[in-house]
Amino acid sequence: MKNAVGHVPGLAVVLVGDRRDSESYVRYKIKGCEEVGIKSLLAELPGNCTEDVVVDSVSRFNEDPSVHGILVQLPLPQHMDEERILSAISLEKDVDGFHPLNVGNLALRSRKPLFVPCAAKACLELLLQSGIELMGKHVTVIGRSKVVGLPTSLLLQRHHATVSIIHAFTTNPEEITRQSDIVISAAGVANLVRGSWLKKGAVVIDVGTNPIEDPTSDYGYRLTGDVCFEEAVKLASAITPVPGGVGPVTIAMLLANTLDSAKLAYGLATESPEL
Ligand SMILES: NC(=O)C1=CN([C@@H]2O[C@H](COP(=O)(O)OP(=O)(O)OC[C@H]3O[C@@H](n4cnc5c(N)ncnc54)[C@H](OP(=O)(O)O)[C@@H]3O)[C@@H](O)[C@H]2O)C=CC1
Ligand SMILES: Nc1nc(=O)c2c([nH]1)NC[C@@H]1CN(c3ccc(C(=O)N[C@@H](CCC(=O)O)C(=O)O)cc3)C=[N+]21
Repeated sequence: MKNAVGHVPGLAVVLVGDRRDSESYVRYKIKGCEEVGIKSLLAELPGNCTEDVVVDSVSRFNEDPSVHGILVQLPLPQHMDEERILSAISLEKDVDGFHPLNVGNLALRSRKPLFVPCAAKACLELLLQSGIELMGKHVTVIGRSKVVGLPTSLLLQRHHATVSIIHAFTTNPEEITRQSDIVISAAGVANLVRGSWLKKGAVVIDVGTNPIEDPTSDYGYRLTGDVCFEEAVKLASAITPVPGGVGPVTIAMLLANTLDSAKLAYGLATESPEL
C-alpha cells in the first residue's frame, strides 16, 4: 500500500451568477471541505458571461492535477447549454455524477459509474445505515431530474427495489405513494406529500429544500421540505426532517466522492467503490 501522507484531495466548484440559494449551498460545500481537510477552489463567474467562459473554467480545472473533483453548481443561467458544460467535465473528476457516461453506466446494471450523484447516494446511505431492507420493497420516487429523482430511482433498482416514479404529469400520485413501503420526495414543492399519501409504517425521505417566506427569520425565508412533516411523522416508521436530514448527508457524499476520486488519481485505489 502506498503511503498516503502528503496527498490532499481537491474539489473545484464553479458558481455562475448570484442566486442566493446557490451561494449558500456552495458555502456549505466549501465549509464541508475545510472540516475534513479537502482543498477547495471556487470559480465565481458573472451570470451574464458566455458559455465558453464557463467551459474554459471547467477545462482549466480538468488540467489542474491538484483538483480531483469538479462541480458546476446548478441551475445555470437560462442562456447556457447545461448539457455542453456538464459534458466538458472530465469523467474522472465528475464527482456530481452528471456526465452522460456516468448516468448511462448507472442505468446499465452490467456496468458501474465512476460517481453517483450525491443526493441519490445520500438517500441510499440513509436507508442502508438505518437497516432498511430494499430488495423487493416498493419504493416511490417523486421527481425524475438528473440531480435527484432519476439517479435515485436507478440506484434503488440496482439494490433490487421495485421503483415507481412520479412526476409533474402523474395523475393520482397519492394512490401510488399509499402503496409504497418507502417514499422519497424530490419535487421541490413545499408540503406536497400529505399524511393521506402514506401507508402506516412507511419510510419517508424528504429531499426537497424549498424556501418559504418567514419574516421572523434573519434571511426573510426558511427552508421546508416536500413532506408535511407534522402529518407524516404520525404514520411513518422513519422519516427525515428538513433542514437537518438529507442535505448534510448529500454534502458528506460529495466529500466522499472527492476522496474516492483522489484515491484513484494517486493510485491508492484501482476502481470506484461498490454502489
Ligand atoms: N437535500 C439535498 O441534498 C438536495 C435537495 N434538493 C432539492 O430537491 C428538490 C428537487 O430538486 P431538483 O430535482 O433539482 O428539481 P427539478 O425542478 O429539476 O425537478 C423536480 C422534479 O419534480 C417533479 N415535480 C415537480 N412538481 C411536481 C408535482 N407537483 N408532483 C409530482 N412531481 C413534481 C418534476 O417533474 P417533471 O419532470 O415532469 O417536470 C421534476 O421531475 C428541490 O427542492 C431541491 O432544492 C436538490 C438536490 C439536493
Ligand atoms: N451541481 C449541483 N450539484 C448539487 O448537488 C446541487 C446543485 N448543483 N444545485 C442545487 C442542489 C441543491 N443541493 C443541496 C445540497 C445540500 C443542502 C443542504 O445541506 N441543506 C441543509 C441546510 C439548509 C439550510 O439551513 O440552509 C439541510 O437541509 O439541512 C441543500 C441542497 C445540492 N444541489
